Amino acid sequence: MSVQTPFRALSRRAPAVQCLHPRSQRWQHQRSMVTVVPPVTQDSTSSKGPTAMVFMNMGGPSTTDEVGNFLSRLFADGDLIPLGPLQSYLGPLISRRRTPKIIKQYADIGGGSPIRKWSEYQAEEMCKILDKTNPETAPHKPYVAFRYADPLTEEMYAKLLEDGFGKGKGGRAVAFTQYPQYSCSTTGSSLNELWKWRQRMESPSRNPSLTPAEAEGSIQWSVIDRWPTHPGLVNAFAENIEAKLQTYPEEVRDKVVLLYSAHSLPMSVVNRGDPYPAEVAATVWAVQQRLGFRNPYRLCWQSQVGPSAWLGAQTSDTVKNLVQKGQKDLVLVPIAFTSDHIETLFEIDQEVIHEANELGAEGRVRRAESLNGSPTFIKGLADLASAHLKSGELCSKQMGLRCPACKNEKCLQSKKFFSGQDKPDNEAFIM
Ligand SMILES: C=CC1=C(C)c2cc3[nH]c(cc4nc(cc5[nH]c(cc1n2)c(C)c5CCC(=O)O)C(CCC(=O)O)=C4C)c(C)c3C=C
Ligand code: FES
Ligand SMILES: [Fe+2]
Repeated sequence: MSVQTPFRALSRRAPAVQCLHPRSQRWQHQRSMVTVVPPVTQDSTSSKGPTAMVFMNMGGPSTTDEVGNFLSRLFADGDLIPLGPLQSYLGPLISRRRTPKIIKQYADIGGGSPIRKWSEYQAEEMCKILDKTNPETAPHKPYVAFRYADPLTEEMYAKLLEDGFGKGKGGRAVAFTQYPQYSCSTTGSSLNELWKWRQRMESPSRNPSLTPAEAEGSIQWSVIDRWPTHPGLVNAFAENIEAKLQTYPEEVRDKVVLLYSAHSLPMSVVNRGDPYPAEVAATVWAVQQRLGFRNPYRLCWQSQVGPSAWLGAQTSDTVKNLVQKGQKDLVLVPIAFTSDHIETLFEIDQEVIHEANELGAEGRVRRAESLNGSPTFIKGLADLASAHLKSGELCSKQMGLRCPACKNEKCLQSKKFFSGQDKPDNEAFIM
């Protein structure tokens, strides 16, 4: 069997038909993910490290000065906001118009997004745990790659090469999405970007300055592409919800309505077949199960942008409606993001809850803490990454399927690459 894959350390790859993983750890079962490779046999006497653990996320402006660049990159991303052939003209126009309003929002939450601080902290703490649980791939080195803010994907990639990965030396890197639920507009966009920079920096056809030895020893990538029902995630959410419920008098505690709130998607993306709504619902169900379904709950959607149709019901409408009907005890739970950001600190805390109080909610509409520095969450990240490293899997089985209405050539190419199916004999696997 050919071992000409870009993942040489993981190269004892089974043919595509033999891709189910034999392990029976619970989270792997729940995820029902593919294993494209059998587990790597670890040599107990020597480490296969270092291993780069790359946290991928959208990022946010750390200061108000960065808002303009953040928005211009965001509106230039056709995977997030497809503006067709007019993208390079309309993108800058819309982002420039939007910048003053968004600067004000970041100023109101303390002058910037805390996402970089939290991402760096979570990645570092996770790597410390992995060094203990997975000595065979140690040391684990934390990296952050943001899509629209520093450190950008290209910056992270350059640092990887500078730190001794690739360039003839190979080395293993795990692209670990920090969006628990997969959307082509979020994780898909980050993977497409990572694939683009991998081609530019490590593909001999795109980078003629590479020597054959350097091209041969490129970085071996694998991907953690979704984890909507991982027990570490579910427990961390449940703990924060329980803590918030404790702030209500005992006699009303079980009557508090839990309003899970996720960033919405345009209906055009939903109808394309994007997996995100189903995966968000899976997280909600798993958290509810863990909480014993003691409280009534709903899933609603926030942060719509622009005039097109978005998935509803909107969080702000739902809160207003319930408060007006007399249901004032509500806990909002941001369920699709793992740290605080403008949507929690501004939209929920300063807009939705403020509006509820104006309607007479008397401070009884509250928000569960974001996961941020939760030790349960960070331990969960480490458990997930540990199992991934030991499994030798390249990505989940879901990566083999594109959205039914996807016409994006980048999705096809990057999915082929990350699933190790970019060789002609395996072409049929990506659909
Ligand atoms: C899981 C989370 C997110 C999904 C899905 C998502 C889809 C999505 N977003 C836009 C447009 C914008 N999003 C903006 C900011 C923003 N988006 C998310 C998360 C998801 N977006 C976050 C966490 C943030 C804030 C970052 C931070 O502060 O840390 C913005 C910029 C702000 C604004 O102008 O309102 C836009 C625009 C689309 C179109 C979309 C789905 C296709
Ligand atoms: S848009 Fe979903 S796979 Fe391309
Ligand atoms: Fe967004």
